[in-house]
Amino acid sequence: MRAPWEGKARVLDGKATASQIKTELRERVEALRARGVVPGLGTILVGDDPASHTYVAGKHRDCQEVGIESIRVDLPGESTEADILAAVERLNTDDACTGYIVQLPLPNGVDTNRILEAIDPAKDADGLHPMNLGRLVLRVSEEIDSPLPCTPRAVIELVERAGIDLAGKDVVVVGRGVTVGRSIGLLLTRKYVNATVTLCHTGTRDLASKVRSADVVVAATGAAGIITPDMVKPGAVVLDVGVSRVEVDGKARLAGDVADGVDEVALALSPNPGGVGPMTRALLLANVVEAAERL
Ligand SMILES: Nc1nc2c(c(=O)[nH]1)N[C@@H](CN(C=O)c1ccc(C(=O)N[C@@H](CCC(=O)O)C(=O)O)cc1)CN2
Repeated sequence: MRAPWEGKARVLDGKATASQIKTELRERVEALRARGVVPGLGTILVGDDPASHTYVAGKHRDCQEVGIESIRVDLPGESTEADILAAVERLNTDDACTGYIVQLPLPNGVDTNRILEAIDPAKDADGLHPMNLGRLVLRVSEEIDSPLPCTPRAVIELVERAGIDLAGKDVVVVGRGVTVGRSIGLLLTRKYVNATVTLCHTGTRDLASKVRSADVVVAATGAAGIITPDMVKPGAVVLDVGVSRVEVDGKARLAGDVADGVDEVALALSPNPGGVGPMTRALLLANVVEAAERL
């Protein structure tokens, strides 16, 4: 008899799910506008990294799609920490901006934590201000009425909206970056999700056996193809979050952390691109709408 996961993994379609979330948000934005609240997303982009420019342009397009106003602040690559802090202060005090992000990474030499700490926590659309991360640490079972980090939220929404229950599951997270790895465990272990989490990183001994023990794998390292089919338990759910640029036949292309062939072993797999990325963008909009609803 065939096991239920034999054959190709089910695709966790981030584009389709994000589009559904945006439809829901459009209605909430209309309701906000009807009571005189106009949500506005601000972005601060420093320098001319082409990928960052693409991501920021995408955020403004998304805003237009759901009826959120957008405010764009672009600073030259030579900007000092003081210049960036001044832009942060401008958005902190701009009433038209109800939430905003500072696009990462910032240029070398700029203290990213200092910039993130200067953001008004109530306007922190990325959920990366220490006060908002701290609330996530402190509130295990209560409602959290402050912004949550977008990519961890995106992973959970993508899995749950596919009807996959995370309660009681063993989740192995690979990668300890601030935007995903370090915070996703806090969300997954909250009482309403109730998963058990192991956080692995470059210092982890025998990564393969840790990953092989997982019901759910969240791969967020940025090392192309690090998760190979032999490392995945048959029937596991795999979220491919990390992105890197690789060269294939002399052409640059995006690659995820998950190697070819994992779709032959996993029960469900998020593609990359087309999985967690579009969901992250949709959950950023959700953070903006929720912040405006709290006004
Ligand atoms: N302030 C922040 N900076 C950065 C974040 C973040 O969440 N907040 N995350 C990344 C970049 N990022 C959003 O800013 C982001 C990257 C990629 C995608 C996405 O949808 N990717 C597509 C593929 C895109 C392509 O083809 O080029 C996909 O996965 O399908 C969304 C958001 C670092 N900085």
